[in-house]
Order: sequence, then C-alpha cells, then structure tokens
Amino acid sequence: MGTNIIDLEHIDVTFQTGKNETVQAVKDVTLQVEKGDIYGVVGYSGAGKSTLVRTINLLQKPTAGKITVEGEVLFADHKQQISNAKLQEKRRNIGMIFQHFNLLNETTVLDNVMFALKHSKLSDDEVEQKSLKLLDLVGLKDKADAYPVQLSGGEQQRVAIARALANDPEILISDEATSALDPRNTNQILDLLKDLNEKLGLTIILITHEMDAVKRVANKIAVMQHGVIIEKGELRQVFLRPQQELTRQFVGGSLAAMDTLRSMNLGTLDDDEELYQLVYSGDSVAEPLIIGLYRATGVEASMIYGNVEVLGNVPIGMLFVIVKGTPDQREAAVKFFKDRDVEVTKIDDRGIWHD
Ligand SMILES: Nc1ncnc2c1ncn2[C@@H]1O[C@H](COP(=O)(O)OP(=O)(O)OP(=O)(O)O)[C@@H](O)[C@H]1O
Repeated sequence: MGTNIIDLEHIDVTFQTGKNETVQAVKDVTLQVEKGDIYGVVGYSGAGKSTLVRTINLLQKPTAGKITVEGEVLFADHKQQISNAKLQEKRRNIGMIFQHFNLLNETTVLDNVMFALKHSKLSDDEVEQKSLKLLDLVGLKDKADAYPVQLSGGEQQRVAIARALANDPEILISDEATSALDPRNTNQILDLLKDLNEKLGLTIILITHEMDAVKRVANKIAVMQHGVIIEKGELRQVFLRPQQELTRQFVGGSLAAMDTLRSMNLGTLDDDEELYQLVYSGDSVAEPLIIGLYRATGVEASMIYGNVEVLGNVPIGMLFVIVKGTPDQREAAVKFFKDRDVEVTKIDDRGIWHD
C-alpha cells in the first residue's frame, strides 16, 4: 500500500429515501489514490461521484467499507475509527472546492482566506501574511481588498482555492469546480491546479463530467456509472483503450473510432486481414508509417481512422489500420511498427482490444 494517500475499500453508501425505500448511491467501490496523483473521477450527473468523494473526509459516512487516509484508518467495521477531534484535524488536511464558490460576499477577498485560518495558532499578523501569500500563489495578490462580487467567476474560484489551501492540505478535492466557468477560465483554473500539484505536491481528486478537464491535467481516471466504478487506471491506458461503452462515450475520439469501425462492419474482415490500433507519440506522422511499411516489407495497410489527442501537454497519435497479408507478413508488419516505438494492439471483430 505504501504510497497510497487515500485508500477506499469496498465502499457502499445507501440512503434511506422513504419508509421502505433506499438508494444505493455508491456500490462496492475500491479506489487507491497515490500521493501526487491528479485523479479524475468522471461520470454523468447522479452517478455517485460526489457521494463517493465526500466519504474521504467522512462528510458522508459510508454504509460499509474501509477508508484509510495517509495511513490512518478513518472508518471500518461500519464505524468511525478516530475521535471527532482527530477527524476535525484530518479534515483540515483535505481542502475542498466546489462549483459554487461558497464565498462570503460581505467580506473582502483577503478576509475570505483569513477566515479559513481562524482556528490556527498563528498570530493575526501571521494569518494576514499567510493569506496574502496564498492570494499571490493563485494570482490574485492585487485583489485582496476587492469583494467577491467584483470578481469574475474564474477569480472567485481562485479565492476559493486560496481558502482551501489555507491549512496546507495534502489533498484537494475539486467537485465540479470548473463546471460554472467558461472554457477560458476553466482552462486557467485547471492549469492552476496542475501547477499547485507540481509545486506543492498536492494530491487532487477532480470530480467532473467534462472529459476535457481530465485530459488536460489528470494522470489517472475513474469512470463512474450507477454508483459503480466501471473502469479506472492510468489516463493514457483508459483513454487509448477504453473497455466500457460509457468510457468510450466520454473519451470522444475512441467513440468516433468505434463508430467508424462498426460502420466498416468488422465481422466481414477477410481471413488474411487483421485490425490494429497503433498509438504513437505526436511527432511521428501517420502517413509515413503506412508508406514506410509498404516500402520496407511490401505489406499493405489501409488506414480507416486517425486522430491526434493531447493528453497533458503530450500529443498522441492514434490510428486504426487493417493489415492484409499472410500470417508472416502480418507479423512482419507488427514488428515494423514496434521497431518504431509504435504501440500495436490487435482488435477483434467485436471491437475488443487484445494486447
Ligand atoms: N442525501 C441524500 N439523500 C438521498 N439520496 C441522495 C443523497 N445524496 C445523493 N443522493 C442520491 O445518490 C445518487 C448519487 O448522487 P451524487 O450527487 O453522488 O452523484 P454525482 O455523480 O455527484 O452527480 P452530480 O454531479 O449531479 O452531483 C443520486 O441518485 C442522488 O439522488
């Protein structure tokens, strides 16, 4: 377990919604977050994302399961395992930001941040200095005396981030924090989160229904549907080889690819044809790969879908090709691609990826 900063094991959350009615919002979810991760949790509204993530600091008590944060068991055997005072302390180590910034509108930006330090042992002067530093960190030093209503949505979210960081948390939970922002502000806030992740080593849980947000900053992703995590792992892996239909919907490029493949009626591949997904770093280019293959081996490959995705800052090319030839020729083609650092995955006629 070593480096896991958050360990959720077999978490269930059931709500009593009527006399004999319950809703199981989270079902048997197991999720490990490592220190320094930006873990994207995606899914449609009502999938259970917020409920799940609120169990991390026990704002939501699970019905069953075990929760360990920074090596300390917070919840197990259906009950809280630490004192309320200890839990209070833990919660300070887990900052949260939301879609609605929840700022105090009657007080200044600086006061909003200072408010989060009202229980700290720092002197008034130190509290003010620290708050100014936090505002500087989020790029709002010159707005300390402004009131929230005088700021744009993106700026208000920055104040909320400064406030969330006031107690030097190791973990930040972002629950749809960019959902109310326009695309430009969204990207700026995401970049700020990434920056804080790199500068402070902050571990971030990013709840969102926007795949673009996850693509931009996350290194891992979990996809939730009806209370269940249906797919999770390294972003690149999930992104390039989505196993579940819903995941394919979220990672648009792959959905387009699958639609193309279906429309080509894969069931009718000839006996001497095989379908491959090729994944390559952005600076190689699709066309020379195919032409190069033909020149070097005489084997023909037809390209049926191609796309370049940017994950983090890294462009990644994705290509679906049908290779036609004898088994030896197809093997030679795979070798040709692999020799050029291209990841090659065979796809069967059901659209299933095989390594
Ligand atoms: N306090 C509650 N009492 C009863 N049902 C609840 C409660 N909180 C959440 N639910 C239900 O649990 C399910 C999951 O809700 P949750 O808010 O976790 O989903 P979500 O994926 O975060 O969606 P959203 O982005 O819309 O918040 C929904 O069916 C919701 O109606």
